[in-house]
Amino acid sequence: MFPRVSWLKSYLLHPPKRPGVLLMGRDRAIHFSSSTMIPIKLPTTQEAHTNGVSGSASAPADKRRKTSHGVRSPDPNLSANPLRTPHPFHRDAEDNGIVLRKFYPPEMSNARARAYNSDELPRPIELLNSAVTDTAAARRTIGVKNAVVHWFKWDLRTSDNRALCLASEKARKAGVPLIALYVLSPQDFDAHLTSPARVDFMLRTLGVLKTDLAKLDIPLWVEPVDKRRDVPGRVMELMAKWGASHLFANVEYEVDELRREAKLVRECAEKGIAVEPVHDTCIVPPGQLTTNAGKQYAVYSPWFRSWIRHIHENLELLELSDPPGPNPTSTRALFATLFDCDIPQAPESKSLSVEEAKRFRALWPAGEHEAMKRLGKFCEEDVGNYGNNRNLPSVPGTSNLSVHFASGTLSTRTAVRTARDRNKTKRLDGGNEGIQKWISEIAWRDFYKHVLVHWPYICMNKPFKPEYSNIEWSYNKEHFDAWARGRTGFPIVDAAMRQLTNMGWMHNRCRMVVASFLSKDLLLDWRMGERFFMEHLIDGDFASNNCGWGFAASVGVDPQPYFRIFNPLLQSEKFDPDGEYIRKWVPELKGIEGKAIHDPYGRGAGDRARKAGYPKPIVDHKGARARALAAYKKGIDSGL
Ligand SMILES: Cc1cc2nc3c(=O)[nH]c(=O)nc-3n(C[C@H](O)[C@H](O)[C@H](O)COP(=O)(O)OP(=O)(O)OC[C@H]3O[C@@H](n4cnc5c(N)ncnc54)[C@H](O)[C@@H]3O)c2cc1C
Repeated sequence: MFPRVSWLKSYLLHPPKRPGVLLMGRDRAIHFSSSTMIPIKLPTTQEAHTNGVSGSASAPADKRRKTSHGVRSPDPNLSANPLRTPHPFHRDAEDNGIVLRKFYPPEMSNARARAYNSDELPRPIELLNSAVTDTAAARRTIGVKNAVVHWFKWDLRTSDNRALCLASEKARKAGVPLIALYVLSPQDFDAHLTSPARVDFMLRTLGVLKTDLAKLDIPLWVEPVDKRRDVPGRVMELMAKWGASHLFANVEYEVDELRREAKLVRECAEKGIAVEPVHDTCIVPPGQLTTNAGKQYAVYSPWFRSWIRHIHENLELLELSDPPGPNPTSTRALFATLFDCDIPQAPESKSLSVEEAKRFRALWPAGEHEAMKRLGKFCEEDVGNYGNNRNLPSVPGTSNLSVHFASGTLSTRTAVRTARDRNKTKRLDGGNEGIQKWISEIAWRDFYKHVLVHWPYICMNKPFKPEYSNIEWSYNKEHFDAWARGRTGFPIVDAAMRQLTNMGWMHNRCRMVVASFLSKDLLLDWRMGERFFMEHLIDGDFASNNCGWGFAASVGVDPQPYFRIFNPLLQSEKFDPDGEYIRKWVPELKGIEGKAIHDPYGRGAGDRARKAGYPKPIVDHKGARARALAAYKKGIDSGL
């Protein structure tokens, strides 16, 4: 019933291995070596803004930046300290809704991004690791009081949930109740661009979770907190109110979340509350895989070989943790009000229309039981053919499980274990090819989270390769709207975009095609596409989405080289040869037969397409390709 301890070592956070800089609060930093800590002063966010904005946001600079595409020049008035200065083109990102200034500072300079790579700036994971290390002794002395709390985030399941399992064990050993908490912050949804479909899926899942936990006499308390900065304080208040001494939570690897957790660990320790962050969402926790030279991998293939090897050598990584045990029956009397908690409605900015709600509920039934059903069916019927079918958007050949991984209604451990156990070998890289391929796709998810942790500036609107910030993107609104509405005149692109807005999901092949089209054929800032995806995907996951865009736009980790530009027509002919996918999502083209479906205006079906209201192509691929090659080269060579 309760966890075998073998996986614990890997999943509880470890202290940082190397010297670096530890940021304290907003403006103080501590350099730490193995033995010393010397406080130094770093700029406050305000100072950084002032330095950058006073130099760059003056009228002449703005005028210069607003010049037409291709003649923009960096602002010469910027502060001399490159770590404090925003990127010269930071205004483009703000004016086009990429950097949300309500929540975040201006786009940083390339020098600042590189300072993370050279260990001059601390990575957020290091802040959390240090907080855990520094408070370890204090936390050990904290005895269990009236209750133990598990804080649910995007880990909305009871089975194989590392932190929940540990929380349950802690409570059981002490004979006190386990309380489940979910904090709903509308500002967090806004700051993270969480789509309404995803919020709806999460709320429906909370309903399932509440019912399941209630059967174990475990209350699920959902606490709405308007402002995101108030979340840690409110969590501490609730802990105090419930007389709870221990707070367990699975680690989220985005920058804000790591920093928030680090702060919470320290502040709680001072108040006699032990916060226990646990690795859960990756099969191999970030930071555990390094090259022979001790570096993080920046290329998938060697990383994947290392991932496989590491799991084979540490099979406990695939051990599933047990669901929580029941609470003492007295819990219902002790915490009666907590059992009466209603699942709230979605905040207004994230609510769905009645029609949308109906559609998404039918398409994506919520909760972990549905996830297990879908996993079982996929492994039973489809995984064997996955290698052949996975690239064909008209064939339901993929698992459709991303929504469950993103919401945490299914753990990737469970998925990999289930697939492996259907194979004739226990090796992850042997036996059935479909199973091997599927496991290798799930591994991409881990890979991208490892990348996020080590290169945290990708979470701050910078590309993995900072020099790609210098490409002079277009911000052509008509082009962006045509792309978003599925009206580009490129049938495969339009079909895919309409699938996204209809289902909240898009086939992986098509995600690559539309991302390449936006960033290369239209030369639009790839971050506008990244944002649109997050705002519409039901499976929106920061690392997978950002790195997927980075791959297709050639600005990310292990990307498609920038000079390899997808030809949408060839992609269409290769992956939707009979045009079935196009006909499904672009009904105006239903009546167009044969190969003309891929390019009606270029293949003699222009009259029919026009009559049916289908637009002409908004760009010429050949010309657009040449323009993209030139712009990428110029940006990379600019030396900013
Ligand atoms: C531009 C772009 C944006 C993307 N945005 C997201 C996103 O926000 N959330 C998301 O979960 N995936 C994203 N992906 C990855 C991938 O497209 C989806 O995971 C996949 O289409 C989900 O369908 P499925 O569950 O049927 O996948 P399957 O083919 O059944 O694969 C199984 C699982 O493996 C993982 N996986 C597969 N391919 C990838 C990949 N390329 N990168 C990372 N993980 C992968 C997913 O968790 C997926 O559920 C993006 C890819 C691109 C190119």
